[in-house]
Amino acid sequence: MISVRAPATSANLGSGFDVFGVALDRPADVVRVERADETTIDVTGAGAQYIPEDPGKNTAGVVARELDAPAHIHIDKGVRPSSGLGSSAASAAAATVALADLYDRDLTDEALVRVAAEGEAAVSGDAHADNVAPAILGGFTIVREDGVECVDADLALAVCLPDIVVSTRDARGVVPESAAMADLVDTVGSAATLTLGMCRGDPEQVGRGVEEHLVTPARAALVDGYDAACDAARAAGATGVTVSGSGPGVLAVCRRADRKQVAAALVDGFEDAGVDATAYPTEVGDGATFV
Ligand SMILES: Nc1ncnc2c1ncn2[C@@H]1O[C@H](COP(=O)(O)OP(=O)(O)O)[C@@H](O)[C@H]1O
Ligand SMILES: N[C@@H](CCOP(=O)(O)O)C(=O)O
Repeated sequence: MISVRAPATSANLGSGFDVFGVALDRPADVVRVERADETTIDVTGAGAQYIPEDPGKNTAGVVARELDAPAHIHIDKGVRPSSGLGSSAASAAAATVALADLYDRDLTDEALVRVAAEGEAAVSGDAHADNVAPAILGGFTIVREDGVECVDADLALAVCLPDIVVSTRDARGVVPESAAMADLVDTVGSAATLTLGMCRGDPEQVGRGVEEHLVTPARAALVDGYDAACDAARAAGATGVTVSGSGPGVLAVCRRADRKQVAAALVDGFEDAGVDATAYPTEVGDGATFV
């Protein structure tokens, strides 16, 4: 029997839609696999009642099919589904690493990421790899058609989960189909600044680099209280705030000393707008690990 823990992740980071992602220090899914003649799945933990146990509809089951690695798969969910924290990706990533090991498949990091992304495609409609890459590799990741880059970044964060449900599939439907050149120039500038900041461990640069005016405003419109939460977080010291993944989660970049007050301010901002929320301080963390 093999057990693997894979963390929650925050994708996009504003300026890197479908490209950037970070592994979060917590929470995480734990996936346990045992060889079987055919794949079966059971799920416990956060939001388990909303997660299909049909292997064709569960990201971990799709991964088992892609790897031709039938197994009994137990998923203990730490990452709440439809939160914008890569819940479906955490299971896909952990299942990929666990099943590759169980069946002695010698896959490169990049191949592991591609397999896990097929699991994501089954639920979001697109094989976007910006959650599964950091869930497997850890740190800050950059995903492109031709490969995956990973930086072992040191960065403090605060994450807030408003009591709203937004599915990734629905949130992909509001992304604009085209963009003006001025907006593209602005986004490239932010993405470059963010990447430098990740390499330097500089929260000011990363905070400036999450600013983006193409995808984020469309996503933010699905999250009641988003503007109030951002204003409160910035007033408490956040260097940048954006939608986490497809939302409704919100990610704030901050200096280490400010993490707790920024998390509290995000909750206060949502509550002032009449939306219940929870938040916690965290940081960029590791990828999938055997447990
Ligand atoms: N193993 C899994 N873990 C979480 N969600 C899953 C899993 N397999 C399938 N799903 C489905 O994926 C959807 C959640 O994924 P998504 O909307 O991308 O949320 P998140 O942003 O948390 O990843 C839900 O409809 C859920 O039922
Ligand atoms: N790039 C994707 C990321 C979705 O992240 P999730 O955590 O909401 O699943 C997108 O923005 O659609």
